[in-house]
This record gives sequence, C-alpha cells and structure tokens, in this order.
Amino acid sequence: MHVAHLTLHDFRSYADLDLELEPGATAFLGRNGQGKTNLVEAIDYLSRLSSHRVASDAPLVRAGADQALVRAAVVRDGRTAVLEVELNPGRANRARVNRSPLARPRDLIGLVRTVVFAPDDLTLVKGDPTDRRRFLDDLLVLRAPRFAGVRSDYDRVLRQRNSLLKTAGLARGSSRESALSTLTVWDSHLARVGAEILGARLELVADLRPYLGKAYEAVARGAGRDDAEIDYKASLDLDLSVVEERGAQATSLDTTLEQRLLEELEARRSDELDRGITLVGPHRDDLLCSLGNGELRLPVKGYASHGESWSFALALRLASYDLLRADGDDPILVLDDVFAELDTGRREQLAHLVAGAEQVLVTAAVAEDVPAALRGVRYVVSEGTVVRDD
Ligand SMILES: Nc1ncnc2c1ncn2[C@@H]1O[C@H](COP(=O)(O)OP(=O)(O)OP(=O)(O)O)[C@@H](O)[C@H]1O
Repeated sequence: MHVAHLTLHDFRSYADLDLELEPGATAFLGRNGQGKTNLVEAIDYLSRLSSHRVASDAPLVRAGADQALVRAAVVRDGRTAVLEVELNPGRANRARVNRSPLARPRDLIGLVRTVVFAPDDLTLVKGDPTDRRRFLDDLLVLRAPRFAGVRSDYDRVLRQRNSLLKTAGLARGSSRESALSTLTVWDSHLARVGAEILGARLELVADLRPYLGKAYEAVARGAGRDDAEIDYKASLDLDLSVVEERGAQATSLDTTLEQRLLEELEARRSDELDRGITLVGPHRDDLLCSLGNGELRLPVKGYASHGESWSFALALRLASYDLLRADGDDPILVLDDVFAELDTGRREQLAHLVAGAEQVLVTAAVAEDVPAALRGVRYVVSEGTVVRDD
C-alpha cells in the first residue's frame, strides 16, 4: 500500500498542507525543527490513531487551533480509499472513509498500516516493560484491528477492579463482604479479557520469533540467525507448550489461560487487597529480549552494548515489517531520523533491506546521511513549507 496524497489542516506546525506522494522512496530533508517528523507522524496517526511521539492528542493540534484534520488517499491493490480523521482534544474524534462517517474512529484502524523506525526505538530494548507491551499490542492491533477494542476493554476493567480493590482493602464488616463479592465479578471480566490479550500476545511472539532471528542476522555484522531471541514473560507461570503446539485452537487456549488467570487472582487476593492494585494479568507482563547462543545468553537490557541494543531494536521493527508483509500486505515504512544514529555500514544494510518496500518515507536533517538506495523523490522541508527538490 502507499499514500498518494496527504492533506493536513492545523496538524502540529502545519496550518494547511497538500502533498502528492509516490510509491517507492521519498526523503524529507531539512534543518532541525522544520516539520519533517510532523509529516510522517500524521500518516502514522491514521494507522493507529495514536502518535509514536506523544500519548495524548492535544500536542498534535496546531497551537491556537481547536481541531486538526489529517486526510490521506491510500492506494491498496490498485484501489484508492480516502481516510480522514478529525482530532478534537477533549471531545470525541471523528473519522470518515470516502467521506462517509464511521460509527467509531477506531474502525479506521487497519485501513492503512505503517511500521515506524525512530530514534526512540532504543527504549524497546532499554526502556520499561510498558514500552515492550506497547510494541506487542500495537503490532497486534495492526494485524487484527479488533484488538484495539479488546485492549480498551481491558484497560477499563483494570481501572474498575483497582478502584474496587482499594475500597475493599479499607472496608470492614458487611461493606467488605459486599466489595469482595463484587470483586469476584470483576475477576471473571479481567480473566476473560486478559486471557484474550495474553493468548494473542503469546501467538504473536511465536510468529515474530523466526523473523527476528533473520532480521538481527541482517543488521548486526557477524551475528548468526540464533543470536537474537524473544520470550514472553507472563505475570504467572504458564505451560507454554500449549501455545507452542500451534494446532491448539485459539478458543481452547483462551479458556486455559482464563482458568489460570482466575486461579492466580485467587491465590494473590490478600496481596492485592493490601496493595490496592491488580498484580496478575497482561498489564504486568514483559517481552524478554536476549542475545547470545548456547550457554552464554544474556538479556539485552543491562548487558548489551549500545550498537547491539540498536541492532536489536532495528531487528524488532524489521521483523514486524516482515511479519505484516507475510500476512499479505505491504505496510508503509517510515524511517524517522534514524540514519543519524547509525554507522555507515548499518545505514547501507538497513537501506538494502527496506528498499523493495512499496513506499518508504525517510526524514533526515543531513541529506548525506540517507543512503543512495533511499534517495528517491526528495522534498525540502523548511518552516512548514514542503517543496519538491528535483
Ligand atoms: N501543536 C503544535 N503547534 C505548533 N507547532 C508545533 C506543534 N507541535 C510541534 N510544533 C513545532 O514543530 C516543530 C517540530 O517539527 P518536527 O518534529 O517535525 O521537526 P523535524 O523537522 O523532524 O526536526 P528534527 O530534524 O529535529 O527531528 C517544532 O518547531 C515545534 O515547535
């Protein structure tokens, strides 16, 4: 797929912008702070309805304006769809496809898919578990958009359950009894939705694993296919052979996981009441990233060198891209300011690996940092204007 036309209105630093885009590589060049990342962020926003840079929508609306608009003509298998989202911080956003309003903005998710490489990707391996959980869930949603709904259901159940745990922990006598019986109801909600997320993440990690080994071998010189490894670390003991047996039906896997979550919630009840938070569930899990082979396998976080950590983060993104491609769709690749972070060898290697993508959008402050294979169409971005440089 590729974006053929992008329109922005009051998005970030852009009051109004209309831009034709082509398949293949396009580089946005210009000094720091001129609006290069703002452009690719807009396309990424359409893909996931969130930004790779900020957690809320408010900073995406141009200072002084009260709403922003992002519209893109997306070409997929020769057919064009016009996707549009109106950002209204503090109020409901609105989305349209071919000018028809969607019942919920999140119905837009999945119609355009992006994989973004950005300097912040180092946090995938060096940051908190939250960063890795977000990585997994974002990829999950790109592969199966209905997970956007499952994830928001889980967040809601978790908030309600935590607030009930606090109330029950402080209550005495009959009000404690009543809070505890309501808690049982929330246990079953949490276990049901949590099992769905857990099962999907476990399968995702199993699907991603072979692509990760291949990608790490490609980006880290001298590395082998078995050097990079990912393992899902759940907040409870699981018999992972259930998942490894890919023949297992998703529904039976979810039932097994739901049962395990319920048992664990029961076992940790008094701890949870003391602390007033939910200690079991996919919100407590992590993705373990490790390097090495044979007996010497070490976690990336805390052990790997800066270069190895970067290669691992790049490999995670490349593996996501390959996995989405294997699902039968060619996502739009965004390389936001990454070349300045890489040595010449890694730049060329990365360019070689992604040059065949249907559309690659690159941003860079220094034109020479962009490898020749990705120089394609060039735009100069300066003070909010985007001018083609032929
Ligand atoms: N909501 C907003 N309203 C107005 N201006 C904004 C808003 N958000 C960001 N900006 C401005 O956009 C500019 C940053 O743009 P962007 O991040 O795209 O820069 P860039 O060209 O990618 O720079 P670099 O090369 O440093 O990454 C900053 O000058 C910032 O002040």
